[in-house]
Amino acid sequence: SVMRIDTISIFPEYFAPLHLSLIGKAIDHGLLEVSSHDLREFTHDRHRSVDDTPYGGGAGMVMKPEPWGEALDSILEQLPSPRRRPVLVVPTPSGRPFTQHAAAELAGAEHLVFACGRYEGIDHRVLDWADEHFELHELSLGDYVLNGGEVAALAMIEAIVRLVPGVIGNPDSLVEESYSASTRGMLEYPVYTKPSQWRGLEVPGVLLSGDHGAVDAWRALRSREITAARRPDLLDQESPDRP
Ligand SMILES: COc1cccc(Cn2ccc3ccc(-c4cc(N)[nH]n4)cc32)c1
Repeated sequence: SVMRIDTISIFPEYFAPLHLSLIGKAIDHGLLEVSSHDLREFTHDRHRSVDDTPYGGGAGMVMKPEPWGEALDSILEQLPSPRRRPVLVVPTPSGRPFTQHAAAELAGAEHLVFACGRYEGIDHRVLDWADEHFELHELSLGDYVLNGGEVAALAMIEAIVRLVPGVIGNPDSLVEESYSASTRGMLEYPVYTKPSQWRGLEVPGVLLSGDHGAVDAWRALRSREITAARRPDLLDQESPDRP
């Protein structure tokens, strides 16, 4: 089944890179449809204004609700009926953390819409209205502040789309990853390839031994060491994936 992704932003060109590499191939193979929409196309004044001063005062500007309402209406009108509610992802610093778990959850959606804000955010009534017409997810990429939602949306889209069957060339790499690292499991072990000697540096002997049991043990040990050193918080969680 084809996954459809719509992005809405005042900088739609941010999403041109999605047509490169893996995601580009998925689009070419008809597995994925990506459309980027310019929010200013839903303004009608001479200055095509999308922002105004915040009620209650404070620095910066807030994105006006009207253009967002018209942009989201336009997405809903273009849906084949009868339609399941599309998913609306709104990147925001105040969102629920976007994790591998969230990516897997969203990878099952048929239609994803990303509303990318700028300025100090979007008038909250847009989210209140959207909650009635979409399956709304306010998501944070991490504990740092970006200037807008576009970079967060790009990262989320890549994390989601690579989980869609058929998009990634080698499905095995996903299975391994889902059990050993980068999810709520552990951090990835170090990887090596030819040449076995490079600038006087060797590849760990066990990896050349052909002893798969020893290799698995070495990798599990390295993952645990690295996780303990860099992400002790991941070790505390009891998870069925980790014996
Ligand atoms: C809303 O509160 C804000 C406070 C200060 C600046 C901004 C800028 N900004 C506008 C829209 C927007 C969307 C997402 C993000 C974002 C997400 C993550 N994880 N970091 N930053 C930042 C955004 C917003």
